[in-house]
Amino acid sequence: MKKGVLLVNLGSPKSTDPKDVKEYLGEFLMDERVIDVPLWARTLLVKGIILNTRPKKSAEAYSKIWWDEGSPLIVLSERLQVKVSEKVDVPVALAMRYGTPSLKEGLEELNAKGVDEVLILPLYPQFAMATTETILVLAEELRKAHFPHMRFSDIPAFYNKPEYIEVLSKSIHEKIENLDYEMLVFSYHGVPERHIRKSDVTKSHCNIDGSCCQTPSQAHQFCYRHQCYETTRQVAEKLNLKEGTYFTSFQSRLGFDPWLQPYTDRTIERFGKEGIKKMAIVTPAFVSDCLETLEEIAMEGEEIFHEMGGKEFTTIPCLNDRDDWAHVVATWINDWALVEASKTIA
Ligand SMILES: C=CC1=C(C)c2cc3[nH]c(cc4nc(cc5[nH]c(cc1n2)c(C)c5CCC(=O)O)C(CCC(=O)O)=C4C)c(C)c3C=C
Ligand SMILES: [Fe+2]
Ligand SMILES: [Fe+2]
Repeated sequence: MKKGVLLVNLGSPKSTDPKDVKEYLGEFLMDERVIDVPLWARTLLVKGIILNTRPKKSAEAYSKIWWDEGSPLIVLSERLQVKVSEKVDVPVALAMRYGTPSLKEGLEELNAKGVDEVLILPLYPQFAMATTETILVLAEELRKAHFPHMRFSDIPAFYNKPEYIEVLSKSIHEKIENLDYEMLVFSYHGVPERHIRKSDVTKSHCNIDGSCCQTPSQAHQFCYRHQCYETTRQVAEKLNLKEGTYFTSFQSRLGFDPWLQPYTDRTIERFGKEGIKKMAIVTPAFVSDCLETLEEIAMEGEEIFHEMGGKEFTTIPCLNDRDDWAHVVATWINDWALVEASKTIA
């Protein structure tokens, strides 16, 4: 069998034209693992309400962060793919869950190179139904329909892998000289609380009550909230951060259901009001900088902080195509290729 790798990220609109943003949001939000309500309700909500109002607002936000080469998320993912490819001996393709290059195109690219054993690597440190799970489910559907000869395996959420924690910690340390700040906020993308309960394999552990995520459980293999807090805890340990100088919050909520709290915008506001002057913010749910980090945090977040009297607001870049991060991803791929090769020999 010939091995190959598919890196998968979320995706972006083709351009900042509201029509392209509408097409992208339509595909994204009609995913039953993103807006997880019955089809009729999702159709009503997405096509009847959200797509009539949001694309214009989102297109304006995208225009503020768009690069000459295109969407930052896609350009940065491509740069990572190039660097990783240089460090491994197997073909590495890149795909997006929504928009292009699609998952099907990514698999076709590998197929054309004779690959029939694929490692799927979702570029999300923490597991979520709306990210990792939807990628793996769609990949399996595509395999059955178009690539039945292929065999898939995947790299699970790497929120607590020492080498990931090491690089993330280093990226923070490099950006904040001498770790000189008053409050470091770890801001993760939010999900509706309902998603956490749905992913609970024990069906009884996740009460989202403040203590469940600290109580060992099988549920944590798929608990986004636990995994976010664990990433924060491990980075804080690595950097020797003092209790009370760092905080975890959740950003980018949509709609009226309860999402994971505390919310990042209110957190920034609160710390500003409480007299924090030097704040830093890191966004570990994103491997590549994107709308949610470059606009929502670096622009909107900073504005909120200054309005509340804050002075210095430092946004820590995502891992993007850092050499040490590309090295870590390449190591995971090489380790996988080695194990699979030894299985073949055995
Ligand atoms: C409505 C539900 C949404 C869920 C659940 C959700 C989960 C989720 N998303 C990311 C990562 C990204 N989301 C991005 C943009 C974005 N997300 C939603 C909605 C949900 N996300 C919307 C409507 C949008 C579009 C922008 C907007 O209109 O505000 C992005 C940025 C993409 C880009 O092109 O830059 C990322 C990345 C994670 C990790 C996650 C669950 C853990
Ligand atoms: Fe999102
Ligand atoms: Fe939990």
